Amino acid sequence: MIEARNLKKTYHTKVKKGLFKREKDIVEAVKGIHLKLEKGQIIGLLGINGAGKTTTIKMLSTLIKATSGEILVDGVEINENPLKIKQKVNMIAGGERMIYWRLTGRENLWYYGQLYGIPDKVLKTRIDRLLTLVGLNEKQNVPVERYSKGMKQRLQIARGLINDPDYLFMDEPTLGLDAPIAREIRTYIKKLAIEEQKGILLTSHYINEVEALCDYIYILDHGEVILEGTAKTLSESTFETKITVLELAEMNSEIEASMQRFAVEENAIIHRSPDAYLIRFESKNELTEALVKRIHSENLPLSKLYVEAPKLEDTIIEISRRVNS
Ligand SMILES: Nc1ncnc2c1ncn2[C@@H]1O[C@H](COP(=O)(O)OP(=O)(O)OP(=O)(O)O)[C@@H](O)[C@H]1O
Repeated sequence: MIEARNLKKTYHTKVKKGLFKREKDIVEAVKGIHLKLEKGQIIGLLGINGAGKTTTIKMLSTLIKATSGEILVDGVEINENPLKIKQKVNMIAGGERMIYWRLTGRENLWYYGQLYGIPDKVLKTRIDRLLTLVGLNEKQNVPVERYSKGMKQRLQIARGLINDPDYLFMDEPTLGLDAPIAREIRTYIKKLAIEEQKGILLTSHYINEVEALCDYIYILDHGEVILEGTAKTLSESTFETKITVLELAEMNSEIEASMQRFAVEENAIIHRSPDAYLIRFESKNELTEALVKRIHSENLPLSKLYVEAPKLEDTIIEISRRVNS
């Protein structure tokens, strides 16, 4: 397990003031984050304002040092044995950085493998396996400049796995990719967690991606975790009302009037949908039980009845609205 405790990062920079003057600037990018990542789990970092996601990922993957706080990798503090930790983690950035265009896919992987000092024989077998895993076997000897965007990103994934890390940090892994390619990359990410038992932490601007992939989500704002949980618990803690959806096989003015009365009795608001057979009731509590009783007593033609979970996107929009107001 990776555990970050009270992690902080302050950048000290100089900013130009006028033509010759430079002033010191201090940015508290991360202000005391706690998080946990287990093997086989995918967790997401979602940011609101100047959130500090990339800075957090860079600290966790040993690219930069934290100003204070602790990072424990399988119980070992990251600064105690940095070389050993580097074998256990790796980072994949979105976009097209960190791969050499003139080299072939195999040559890129060979180069990075050598940087890790992996013995030739082990490296050869590992590269074969990784090229198969990311579906690049047939294109392994083609220069990367002839790869499509999706192929380059799959090569990035293979590169991130070259040291056979237990934990993988992915910063915007589908940035700039078309929807079908992004979906393909998401499939690989899921596969890495489920089949390879990698612990994966990812950041993404695409909320739907985080919702589809992540078992647990941390929401960052100005360098702090302001909320955490699963997509479901985050929405439950954000919205005070529940939406119960009723779909009937037919609708007429009598049924409509009955549903209006029901809403008044239950203190619910009715949201009509363009689909005339579907009614959404917004209320403090779920109304499924009360609706089942009403449907039975009035012998209404029920088609579907369920509680609608808000999309993570709605939850984030609501959280951002509150944070910024
Ligand atoms: N090397 C640096 N020097 C100074 N300030 C930095 C540096 N890197 C990041 N920052 C600042 O730290 C804050 C957090 O940046 P960071 O890149 O970690 O956020 P982020 O959540 O990844 O943002 P984004 O979603 O825009 O990529 C920002 O205010 C940023 O300007």
